[in-house]
Amino acid sequence: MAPNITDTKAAAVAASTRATALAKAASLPRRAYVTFLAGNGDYVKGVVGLAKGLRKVKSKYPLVVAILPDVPEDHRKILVDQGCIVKEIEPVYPPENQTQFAMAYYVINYSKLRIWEFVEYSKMIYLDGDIQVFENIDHLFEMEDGYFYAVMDCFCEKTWSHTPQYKIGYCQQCPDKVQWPSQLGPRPPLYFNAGMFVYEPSLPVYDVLLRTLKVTPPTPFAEQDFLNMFFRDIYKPIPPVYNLVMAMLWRHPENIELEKAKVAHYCAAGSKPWRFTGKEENMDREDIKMLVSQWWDIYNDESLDYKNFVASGEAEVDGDEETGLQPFLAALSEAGVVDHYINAPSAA
Ligand SMILES: O=c1ccn([C@@H]2O[C@H](COP(=O)(O)OP(=O)(O)O)[C@@H](O)[C@H]2O)c(=O)[nH]1
Ligand SMILES: OC[C@H]1O[C@H](O[C@@H]2[C@@H](O)[C@H](O)[C@@H](O)[C@H](O)[C@@H]2O)[C@H](O)[C@@H](O)[C@H]1O
Ligand SMILES: [Mn+2]
Repeated sequence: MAPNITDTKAAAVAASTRATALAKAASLPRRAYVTFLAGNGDYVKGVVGLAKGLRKVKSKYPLVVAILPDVPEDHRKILVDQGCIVKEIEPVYPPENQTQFAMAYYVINYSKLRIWEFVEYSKMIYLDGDIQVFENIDHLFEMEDGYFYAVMDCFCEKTWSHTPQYKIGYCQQCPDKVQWPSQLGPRPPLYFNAGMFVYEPSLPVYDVLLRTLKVTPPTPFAEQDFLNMFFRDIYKPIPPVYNLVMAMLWRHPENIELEKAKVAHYCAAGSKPWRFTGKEENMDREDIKMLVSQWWDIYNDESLDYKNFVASGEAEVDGDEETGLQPFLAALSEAGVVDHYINAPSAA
C-alpha cells in the first residue's frame, strides 16, 4: 500500500527536524568544564564533589575528566555514574632526568597539558579536582576568545621560599608593600594560579606546548610555571572570586570578600576537604572550617548525584545547550550511535 501523503510529509518533517538539530548541535560552540585526575587515591572524591557542585549551580555544560592510566576502573565508573565525560590521557613528563628541579609532588601536573588536545570543544574552563564551584560561572565562557584567563596567585606561602620574591617579601597581591628592587631586574610579570583557567583547546597550540616543554627545564611549580611562561603575552587576570586561593584569607584578607567567592580552591596545606584534620597551620580558622563544611554538604547531598538529578527532571534541556543530556549524547556520539540514531530515517 503506497504511504499516504500525510505519512510521507510527517517523515520528511521529522527527518528535517533531526537534521536541523544535528546541524545546530554541530555548530554550537562546544563548551565544557575539564578537570584532571591521577592515581588511585582520594582525589576522586574531589572530582565527584566538583561534578556535584557544578550540578548544584545548574551549569549548562558537562564536566570532562582527563584521567591518567593509573586511575582504577572503579574510580572511572564512579565518575561516569556521576555524569562525567571520562577521557584517558597519557602522562606528560618534563625533560628527562631534570625532574629534581620541580617539587616531586607537582611533576604529575605536567600531564594537565593534554587538555589542549580536546579540540572537540571550542572553549573549556579547567578546574583542579580540589576546587568547588559555589556560584554559576558559565558566563566566563562568553569572554573574548584569544586570551588565557586565570586568577593571580600569591607568593607568601612557604612553598614559595625558593623564590627571590618570597625572600624579599614581595607579593603581586600587594605590589606597593615591598618595592621590587631594580637590582633584581624587572618586576616579575603577573603570575596566575593554574588551578583554574579559561582556555581554547587547539592542536597547533598543543603541538607547540609539548615541543616547548621538551626544551624547558622543570621548575618548582612545574606546569604552573610553564603555563605562566607560555601564555604570558595573552594572560588576562580575572577577579579572585573565580579562584579563591585559600592562603589569600590570611595573607591578603584586604583583597578578598569571602561571601562573594564563586569558586574555592582548597590548595593550602591541610585544606583538602576529603582528608581534613584541622591540625595544620591556619586550618583551625572559622572561614576554613566553614568552606570545608560547605564542600562536604555538596559531596553528601544525594539529590545532586547524577542518577537522582536526572530522575528529578532537574536536568532540563534548553534551546542552546543540553544540560545533563550532554554526557549521554557525548557517550553515544563517541560510540557512533547518535549520528546513526539521528540520521536514521524515521520508522514512522
Ligand atoms: O595525586 C594527585 C595529585 C593531583 N591530582 C590532580 O592535580 C590537581 C593539582 O594538584 P593539587 O590541587 O594537589 O595542587 P595544589 O592546587 O594543591 O597545589 C589536583 O587538583 C587534581 O586534579 C590528582 O588527581 N591526583
Ligand atoms: O603544579 C603546581 C601547582 O601549583 C598551584 O598550587 C600551588 C600554588 O597555589 C601556590 O601558590 C601555593 O602556595 C601552593 O600551596 C599550591 O600548591 C596550582 O594550584 C596547582 O593546580 C598546580 O598547578
Ligand atoms: Mn589545586
